[in-house]
Amino acid sequence: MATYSRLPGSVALITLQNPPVNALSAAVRQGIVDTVQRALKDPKVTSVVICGQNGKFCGGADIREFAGPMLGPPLVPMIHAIEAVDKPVAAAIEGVALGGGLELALGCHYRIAHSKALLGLPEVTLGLLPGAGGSQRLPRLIGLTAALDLITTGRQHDSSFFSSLHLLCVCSQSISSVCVSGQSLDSRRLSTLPCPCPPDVDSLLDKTMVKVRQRSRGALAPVACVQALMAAASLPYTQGMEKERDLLTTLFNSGQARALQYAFFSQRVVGKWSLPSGASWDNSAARTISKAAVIGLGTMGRGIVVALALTGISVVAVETQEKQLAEASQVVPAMLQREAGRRSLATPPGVISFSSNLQDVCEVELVIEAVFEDMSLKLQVFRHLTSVCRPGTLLCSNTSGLDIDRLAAVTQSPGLVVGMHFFAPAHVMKLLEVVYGPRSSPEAVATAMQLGKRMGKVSVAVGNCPGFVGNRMLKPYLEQANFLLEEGATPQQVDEVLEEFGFPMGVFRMSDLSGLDVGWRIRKEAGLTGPGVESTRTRQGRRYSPLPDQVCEAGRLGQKTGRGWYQYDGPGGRVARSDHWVNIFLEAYRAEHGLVARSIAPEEILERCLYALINEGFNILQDAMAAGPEDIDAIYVFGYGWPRHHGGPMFHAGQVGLGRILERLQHHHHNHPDVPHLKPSTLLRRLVAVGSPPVQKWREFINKERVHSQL
Ligand SMILES: CCCCCCC[C@H](O)CC(=O)SCCNC(=O)CCNC(=O)[C@H](O)C(C)(C)COP(=O)([O-])OP(=O)([O-])OC[C@H]1O[C@@H](n2cnc3c(N)ncnc32)[C@H](O)[C@@H]1OP(=O)([O-])[O-]
Repeated sequence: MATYSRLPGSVALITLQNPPVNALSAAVRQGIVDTVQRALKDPKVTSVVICGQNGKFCGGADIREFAGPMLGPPLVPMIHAIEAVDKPVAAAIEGVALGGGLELALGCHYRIAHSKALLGLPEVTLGLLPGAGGSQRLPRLIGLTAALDLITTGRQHDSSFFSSLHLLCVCSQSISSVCVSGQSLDSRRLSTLPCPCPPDVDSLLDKTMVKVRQRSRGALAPVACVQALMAAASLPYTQGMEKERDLLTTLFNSGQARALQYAFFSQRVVGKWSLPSGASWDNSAARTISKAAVIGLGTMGRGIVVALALTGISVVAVETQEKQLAEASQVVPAMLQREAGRRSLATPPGVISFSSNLQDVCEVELVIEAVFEDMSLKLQVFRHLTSVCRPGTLLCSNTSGLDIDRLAAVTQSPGLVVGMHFFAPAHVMKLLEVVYGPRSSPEAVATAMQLGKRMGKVSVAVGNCPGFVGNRMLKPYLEQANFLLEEGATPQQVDEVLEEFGFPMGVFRMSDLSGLDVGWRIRKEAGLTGPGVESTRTRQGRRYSPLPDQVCEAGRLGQKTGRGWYQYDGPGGRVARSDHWVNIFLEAYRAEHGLVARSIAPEEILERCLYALINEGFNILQDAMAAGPEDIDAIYVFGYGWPRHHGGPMFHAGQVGLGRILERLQHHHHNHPDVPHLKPSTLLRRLVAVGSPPVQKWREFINKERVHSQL
């Protein structure tokens, strides 16, 4: 709703009320229409101010209403009517003015904002475009070039940025009242202004279109945003609005908008974690950490030090190898400065001290171990830590898949051990898997989740199983990609199909970037390869592809050696080119194993890679290693490059249709009975049996099935 009051004098104050962000629900829109009418009818009122309750102007259209029928007054005519009135209307912006909220402010004749307010048009991140006149009014006010950048990225900025674009005036005190004088409003109606364009407008639009297509392959909304801005640049306002409406309708009806809105809500759902034990924010107190230590200053350790220091935590950075320590003490401060600059922080808030002595961690409240991915080494570090740290220190491991409980078992307080699995580069990547073992205390989980939040991460609580959630699902995906090579595909073919789907990099390009030796080491540790292991295509009772091991044995470890599944311009090269060696190698391999290459359709490549991964997601839900499908989807969107406009693997399964996924898995499993990952999970079968409920209902279904021991 919206409330109406008369300030002393002649100003009417309209306050939007819809906690927590005063989104423009049907009731709020109705409230605005009614209160504006009242202000117009009151002869004592000479000007109107619109503000939001609780220090927040407006978070935009109410996203929760998008799924239902359109009720209440529509936004576009409402904003148009405000712009048309003959009493001056000002938007007084505190907190946020996002999406429809900023569009409402653009319909007002004046805008004044608190210096800390955050503004932007993030619709593109929800699969939409600013559809309440924003794509037409904003460029008329700040020019086409700046509007293109803001609208196609959805980037949010503070009010000083917008004041430099003459979008608003900034004030540093709380906005309680604003006075607007009785000047002519003609020039204040943005819809009547021309759109300032640079001389090379066509080339600007073409370049932006190429850029947005490259940045998010297959995404519809960024392309529609550019098209709407083309209309703003070339058409009168009314025709531009028609174009905006048509484009918005197309986007609204697309599966992509539904996927992106689901991704918005799932990010919020995972923040409200709960464990099978019943532990959650509600009953678990997090400790506030001010001093932490990081053990091991390789790539991951360095990034974690920077991520902690950026939150203002004092960090002891420990590395026992002198050469590595010397290098890190040069590189880490530079990384910190760079990242602080990128985040517009004048000085990095945290203090870092470097040490080669594990004893120096004795005063900290939390330690993150980030040494080499080797269980015996990690056990050694944890034994040492438990003897030197103060009692009560939280001990965390950055392992990407090893058993947290084994690490906990060698400490004096197993309840204080959790996994904090960061993703490289750790100071940039948004995802953090917080791994709870059977003995991890709710307090330890809450503290790790809280720390992740402070670092700006999307933190997801996951159970302790090999590979946790992300890497456990990655295994069948990688496995299928290798089997496809055995059967006749090339690395480029597989990568192209996955990139066409929307992944920034296909599986082989990605493996080359990460380093092929990472998986090789894990497979050696698991006894799957190495000296004495016979080079067959069956290992430990299931189908196995020795292809990636053989590529490593040939000294091809990916980008770092200049060769892997592709060739590069030299060690550290970034541009992947197909390599004749790989084709010869694959032919020889197939001949050795009596395999006849066949032509494989893109649909089969996509299905086998994605459905094997999705099937493992169902197994994870069944095993209660993730609380719900939203957790898995957030992990894949924020940590594994899953295209956000496909929502996440579990959401995608729902969109494809669970029946179809089941049928295709059955088909592929029939053709490959020695590949257990293709055997449809019980949960998937159960969901299909009850009529394939929407993804939002799975959590409830799983909990019920568990109570009745059906899973
Ligand atoms: C035919 C129709 C024509 C339409 C015309 C198009 C109009 C327009 O162009 C489209 C839009 O405006 S699209 C919209 C464009 N706007 C955006 O994209 C802004 C999206 N919002 C944000 O970016 C962030 O929430 C804020 C920065 C506002 C606050 O961040 P923070 O302080 O970290 O807090 P937090 O944890 O993030 O959220 C707190 C709670 O608020 C909830 N909620 C939030 N916004 C909501 C909304 N608009 N709605 C509903 N709910 C919204 C959120 O779910 C959460 O609920 P929970 O139940 O407690 O979990």
